[in-house]
Amino acid sequence: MLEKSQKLLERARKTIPGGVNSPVRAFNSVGGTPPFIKKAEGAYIFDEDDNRYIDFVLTWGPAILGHANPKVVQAAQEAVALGSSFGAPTAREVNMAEMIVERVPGLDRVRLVNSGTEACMSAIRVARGAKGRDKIIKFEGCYHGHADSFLIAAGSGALTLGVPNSPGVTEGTAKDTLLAEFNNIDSVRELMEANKDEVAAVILEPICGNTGCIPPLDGFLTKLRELCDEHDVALIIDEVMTGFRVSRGGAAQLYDVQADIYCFGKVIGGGFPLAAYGGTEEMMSFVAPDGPVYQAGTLSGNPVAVAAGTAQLEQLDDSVYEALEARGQQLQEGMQSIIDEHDYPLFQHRVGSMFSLFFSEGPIRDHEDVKKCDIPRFNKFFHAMLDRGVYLAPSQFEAGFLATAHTEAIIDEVLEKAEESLAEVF
Ligand SMILES: Cc1ncc(COP(=O)(O)O)c(C=O)c1O
Ligand SMILES: N[C@H](C=O)CCC(=O)O
Repeated sequence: MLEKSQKLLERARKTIPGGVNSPVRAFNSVGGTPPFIKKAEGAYIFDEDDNRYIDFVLTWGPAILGHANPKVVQAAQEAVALGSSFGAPTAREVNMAEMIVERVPGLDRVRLVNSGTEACMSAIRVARGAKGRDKIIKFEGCYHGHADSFLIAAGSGALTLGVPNSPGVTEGTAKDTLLAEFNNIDSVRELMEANKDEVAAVILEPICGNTGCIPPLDGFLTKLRELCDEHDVALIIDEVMTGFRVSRGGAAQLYDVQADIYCFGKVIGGGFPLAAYGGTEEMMSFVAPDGPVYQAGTLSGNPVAVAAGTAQLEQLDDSVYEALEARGQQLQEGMQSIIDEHDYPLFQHRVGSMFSLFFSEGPIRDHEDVKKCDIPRFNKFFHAMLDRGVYLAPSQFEAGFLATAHTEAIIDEVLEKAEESLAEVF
């Protein structure tokens, strides 16, 4: 029953485009009414009609410990009582910068911003300023937020809604974004050779998460690093989704590759609007006020967001990643048994606590493979799970996330519901 959500949606549509403040929330692809959420706790979210859902969206990744983690809540409450923003430097920001730099390989300095979009937008500006070149290479299906340069063959909601190249992005901007194929190193080499001395940066999601979860093929990231060095191009690893999620030092640590510039978001904010970009001493020396590349923000390094994010990061020790891996394995192996037993044409990818179930026999190596999935059947499965109280990302082109709050018993329950739902849709 979604009576209150339905009424809210009707009201919302009158004053908010599509009734939502980010397109992926609208359920346009899967259809139906999005539950309007009134509270969340641990692995659960609760809607206005008091339905409870086991949540695998986790506010699109940030809630790695589950919702309303007590230490995160306490830190935010204590911080806000001291003032919600100062527009001046704080000790908390210094602590957070030190925590981030200590964890991520090859990261010397970091600048806090408010969203992943801002982080990625700033990262390419720094790379362009540092290299004195205009072009960037991005991968089809990767999403780096909604800055103009990235809305070219973009993933996430842009792909789900069928507008990967958004109107409103000028031709002048679009021509400087070159497109490569994820997991195809030759496609990058060809672009670099055809645009010699013109490419400032390659930006990618090290594990694609915005066209479903797709890991890099063996050696892909290492070869990309080598190619960037060969052509004096900055490698920007967008860890907004993967950072502090797939390992303590993110995907860079997991795959043993170093970026010139990193982008972070989601997990570092503990559910608050906080993100960051950072890189080597050399790259970050270009950032104002040390250098000429301008980037600023009234609320950057907001004390409440930083307090919450710090409280979350402080809890992310090795035991957390071990627990997440154990839950991930349980989910993946359980699903695979169901798939094998019924011979369903389904394919899974998982890296730690990021996962996707593709309605395809696979293999899935890039977003062209995902586009061939049986989307209508995915949509039915999504609703079958929602009806049973399991909240998955409302698109085949999005990854799922696990939190430490997903217990063994919860995963067992989800597997039972998945088996019933699959029987309903096949
Ligand atoms: C990999 C990646 N980069 C950048 C972004 C943009 O972040 P935000 O939505 O905080 O602007 C997202 C998510 O939206 C993302 O998943
Ligand atoms: N896939 C996006 C981020 O990772 C979803 C978040 C959004 O755009 O609202």
